[in-house]
Amino acid sequence: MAKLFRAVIMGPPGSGKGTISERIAQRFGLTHLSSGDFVRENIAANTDAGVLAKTYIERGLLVPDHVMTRLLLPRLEEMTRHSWLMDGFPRTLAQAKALNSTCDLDLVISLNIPYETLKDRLSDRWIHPASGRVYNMGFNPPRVQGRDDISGEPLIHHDDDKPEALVARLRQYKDLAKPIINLYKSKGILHTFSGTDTDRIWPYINSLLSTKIPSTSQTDTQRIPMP
Ligand SMILES: Nc1nc2c(ncn2[C@@H]2O[C@H](COP(=O)(O)OP(=O)(O)O)[C@@H](O)[C@H]2O)c(=O)[nH]1
Ligand SMILES: Nc1ncnc2c1ncn2[C@@H]1O[C@H](COP(=O)(O)OP(=O)(O)O)[C@@H](O)[C@H]1O
Repeated sequence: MAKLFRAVIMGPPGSGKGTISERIAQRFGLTHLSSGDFVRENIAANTDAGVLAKTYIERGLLVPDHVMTRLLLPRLEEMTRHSWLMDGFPRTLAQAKALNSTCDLDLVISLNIPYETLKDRLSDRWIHPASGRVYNMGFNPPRVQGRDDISGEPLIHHDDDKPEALVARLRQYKDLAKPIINLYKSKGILHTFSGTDTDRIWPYINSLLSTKIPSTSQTDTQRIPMP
């Protein structure tokens, strides 16, 4: 069996992690894992961890490290047959250290996007909660306004995507990400991409990954919202 490829994508809210992860999943056949989707699914399924996580998310807080690691790490350990790309985890140094002791990452992508760009994008971000599909009224609008392309269900706008919440979220991201980025830099696996347009950053990510993993046909792709 080919060696598994394990990668993490980091970046502030609105930096395009979800959008780029989907492209990577399609092009290279990696399984796209999203910590946010996973938490939301646990909330919807009323699991113990989901009930606990909800009390934090409702207050606009991160879910505590021990809850996140207990939720995610066993799931990653089960991924013995698929290469994966993790979006949204680790968010703290403690999570990064826990991940480190579970697996060896091959690559970390860090997105560096100007504040004004983030603010504009998020004020226009619409989400289909059940699938995690994201839309942007300018960049990738849904076919029917306000409706998910596949299910036709209504799209929602997160309160914490509003500009007044964004400044605090960004500050928190910067503080928490710094030591994680330094850790991955020291391991020699960090690759940073800067810019205002996903379409301009994408070719660089694509060519980097092409040197690391063989591309695959679209039929191999999957997005696994973790159970
Ligand atoms: N205008 C514009 N919107 C983008 C671009 N890349 C992503 N988006 C949109 O910006 C929002 C944030 O992207 P997303 O992938 O959800 O970011 P994440 O929070 O890092 O996962 C979404 O509505 C995307 O559709 C871009 O290059 N230009
Ligand atoms: N790695 C993580 N550590 C702590 N909390 C997390 C993590 N991933 C997701 N969460 C929680 O789930 C929520 C939703 O995550 P996500 O979809 O990544 O959205 P966002 O970062 O845009 O809020 C976060 O706001 C946070 O409360």
